[in-house]
Amino acid sequence: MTARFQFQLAATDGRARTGVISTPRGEIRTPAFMPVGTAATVKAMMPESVRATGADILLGNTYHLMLRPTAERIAALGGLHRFMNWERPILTDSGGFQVMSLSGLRKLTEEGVRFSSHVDGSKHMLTPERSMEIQRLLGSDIVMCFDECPALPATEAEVAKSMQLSMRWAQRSRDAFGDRPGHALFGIMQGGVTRDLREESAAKLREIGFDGYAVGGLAVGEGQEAMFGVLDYAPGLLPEDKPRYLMGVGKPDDIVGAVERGIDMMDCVLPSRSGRTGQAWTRRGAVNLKNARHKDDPRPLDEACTCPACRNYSRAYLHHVVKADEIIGSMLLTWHNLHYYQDLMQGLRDAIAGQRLAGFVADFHAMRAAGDI
Ligand SMILES: CO[C@@H]1O[C@H](CNc2nc3cc4c(=O)[nH]c(N)nc4cc3[nH]2)[C@H]2OC(C)(C)O[C@@H]12
Ligand SMILES: [Zn+2]
Repeated sequence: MTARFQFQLAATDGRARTGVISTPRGEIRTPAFMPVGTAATVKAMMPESVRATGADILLGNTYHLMLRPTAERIAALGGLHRFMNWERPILTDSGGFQVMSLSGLRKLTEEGVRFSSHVDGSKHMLTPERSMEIQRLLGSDIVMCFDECPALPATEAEVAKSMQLSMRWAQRSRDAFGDRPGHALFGIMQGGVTRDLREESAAKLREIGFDGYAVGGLAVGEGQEAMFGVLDYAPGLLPEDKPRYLMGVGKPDDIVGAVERGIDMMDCVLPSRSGRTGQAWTRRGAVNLKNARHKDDPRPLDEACTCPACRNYSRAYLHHVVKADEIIGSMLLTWHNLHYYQDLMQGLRDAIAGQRLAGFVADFHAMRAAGDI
């Protein structure tokens, strides 16, 4: 077990890469998908079940945990890993994005963001320094810089101003993080969909120097075409020997396209959130278990899937428990969706290692076009 954080590239295929991130709490196989465990739980899943789906790392959120139960309480109880019974790596987002997307009344200044809690309306302040302190109290293995993700629509001038603030906050995050062997600090590239702003942001982050680099400011409603347009050049602006993390992505076809373009890590609420609404993601496309067509269907959701939902239950049963809003419906569909996402990542890793990514991607799209799901 290494006491350090290091990224070892194993193979490439075109711009895609596969490798391993070694951390004191275990290894992360890349390309990696991180299930989202916002409030110290991956909703509807026991931690051992999350591990059984194939996840090496999960995501936590500074914003939610600082409000409830507070970072100080989690630290006093032994840190986030002990608190939620997940001893493998955890990456925590830094809070700024969630403030902008979730909190009420907020005031943005050079210092940071003042906001009121969406939980109880209490007043809070997040700064780069406070975000670093919270993520240290949580004990997360991969810490994200405190940044600002501009809401769309935004003019290029607004995106530039926001990106430059985020770069000043990146320096403050780096300074406040200090020297923490075995823990990593990731910078976050901003710049919207404007190439020269993305280039300015990447240059600044490389000058400061980080253990990994995220592409932020995407998956905020710009659409897949615009997102891929940025990913056609943005990952290449980042150091080749460090992990590249695309935040908040995404649907299965977003993930495949991002890996083809050189992304190593992703996270998204989609598989877990949609599992709770009766939506299953399969290799043949999306299946809505609320649809009456499943009422008498004795077949499994996907006969090729080895997850508990597909091994032990029929579509008719899944339809029944989803329609009846039974808790097991969320459990089984969340498990299946996370299992499918991890199967997709394993397929991508194997294809890159075998120099056959183009064929894998062609089969991926052909399966979804075939219909009959
Ligand atoms: C499909 O899920 C919806 O889309 C959002 C995911 N998209 C996303 N883009 C992100 C960008 C950043 C960023 O620039 N910086 C930091 N620090 N974190 C970020 C986190 C991000 N997540 C989810 O967020 C909501 C809840 C709005 O809907 C979900
Ligand atoms: Zn399954």
